[in-house]
Amino acid sequence: MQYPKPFTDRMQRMLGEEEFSIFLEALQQAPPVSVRINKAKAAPAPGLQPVPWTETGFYLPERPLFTLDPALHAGAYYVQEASSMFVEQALRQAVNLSEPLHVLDLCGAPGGKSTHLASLLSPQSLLVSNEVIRSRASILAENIAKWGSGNVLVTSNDPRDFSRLNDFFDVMVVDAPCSGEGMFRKDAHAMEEWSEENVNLCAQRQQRILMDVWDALKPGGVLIYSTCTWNEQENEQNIAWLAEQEGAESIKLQLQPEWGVVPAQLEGVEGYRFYPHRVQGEGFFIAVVRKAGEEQPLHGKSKKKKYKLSIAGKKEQALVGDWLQQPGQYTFVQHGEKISAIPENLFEAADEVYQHLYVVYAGTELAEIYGKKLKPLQGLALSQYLDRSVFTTAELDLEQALRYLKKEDTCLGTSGNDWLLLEYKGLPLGWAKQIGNRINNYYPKEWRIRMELPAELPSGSFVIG
Ligand SMILES: C[S@@+](CC[C@H](N)C(=O)[O-])C[C@H]1O[C@@H](n2cnc3c(N)ncnc32)[C@H](O)[C@@H]1O
Repeated sequence: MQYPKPFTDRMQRMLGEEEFSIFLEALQQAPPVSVRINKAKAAPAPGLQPVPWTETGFYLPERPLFTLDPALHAGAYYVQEASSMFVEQALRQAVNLSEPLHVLDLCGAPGGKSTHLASLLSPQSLLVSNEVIRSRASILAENIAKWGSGNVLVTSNDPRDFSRLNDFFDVMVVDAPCSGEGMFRKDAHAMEEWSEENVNLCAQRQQRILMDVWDALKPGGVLIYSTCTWNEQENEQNIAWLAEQEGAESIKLQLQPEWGVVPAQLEGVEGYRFYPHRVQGEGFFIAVVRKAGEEQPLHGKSKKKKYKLSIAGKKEQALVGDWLQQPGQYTFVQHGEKISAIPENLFEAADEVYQHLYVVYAGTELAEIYGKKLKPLQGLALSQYLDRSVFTTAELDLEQALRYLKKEDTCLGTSGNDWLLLEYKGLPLGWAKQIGNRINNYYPKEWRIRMELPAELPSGSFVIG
């Protein structure tokens, strides 16, 4: 593999002659495959090797055809590169996760960090998961819905729009768009795109992004910055610049020597690098800073009278009222024909977000009103808090599950006139409507599996137990 010379020259300088050759060798190896389990839905298959810095990450011995595992579509796990799971250490070490927090994941799509954050935060916390590119925000919303946490708002805004939410967030994750050197072995395109000029442009864009969102972080709040590149400009130089501009204080993380994570210091700022010859993962950089000033308690109830969110009508509320476990903990809101559940204690904060940002997905989407009836929505099927006892369920075998996920109409040998919650290994996949002995498939069209099924299907899930 021919790497750009300025890149190899710099890596040689950063690593030294001997380590550089081991690094180059590691770049030729196949990347490890790892997943993060959604413990609210499933347990890992026995015997999987854990990713050492997270409680829910595991390596797989080989890369399966993930598309053919219905458990993935059910949100039972997320396929994620292992180094980036280190965000868990940053959060656990720098933030009190048992408190109710307002958290922003600014560069959220496709949702690796956001689904991870959703698993780590308490249900009393609000996660705003943002993605500026609209088409990517839809993919983010899909992955958030599949994860099923219910305390997430997906927004699609430019970083500068967040200045409207002054001092709102306790924690921000900025997983910035970068030159992607750490992805060279996974993605040949990253290398083709690479140039010194692009590194400079990325570094400037990252500074702009950091400045744009900084005012939305509360005094005393924590910002976690990460990239998947190794150069200093996009990493510690940017964080040193932020510390100098804003008086942010660098937070040092405790590392286990066996992790193989390499600390990086610059002008009193601490960062952490991940190299493929030292960790089982791709290239990554992470740093954590705290904004100067006293931590403020969460905003109490505001005196605001005019809400942007509309409460669903009594009739509609009565219909959806028993679909989630502990329905008393939610406020049911209506947006057009759609009814969603927002955790009651997050209503004020969610409304604040609605006042200022473009919200793509909120809480748990429960139902759509059509005429005098309600159609259950995909968000409900995939919710971690769905009360399954309220619905008629049908267990599918692997082929039936995959055909359902391809959005084919099927016949299950059942009859009736009811909504059916279709499951695979007890994991809800989505809705179908039974009309006599016919089944209409209500799986979202945009989410469907597009590949042709092979003649021989794999034997079950290789990831979950
Ligand atoms: C490294 S990726 C994020 C990966 C994501 N955090 C995850 O873990 O799945 C960076 C994201 O930033 C978005 N992005 C691109 N330009 C941006 C900008 N100017 N401001 C904010 N985000 C941007 C990209 O669309 C991309 O989704």
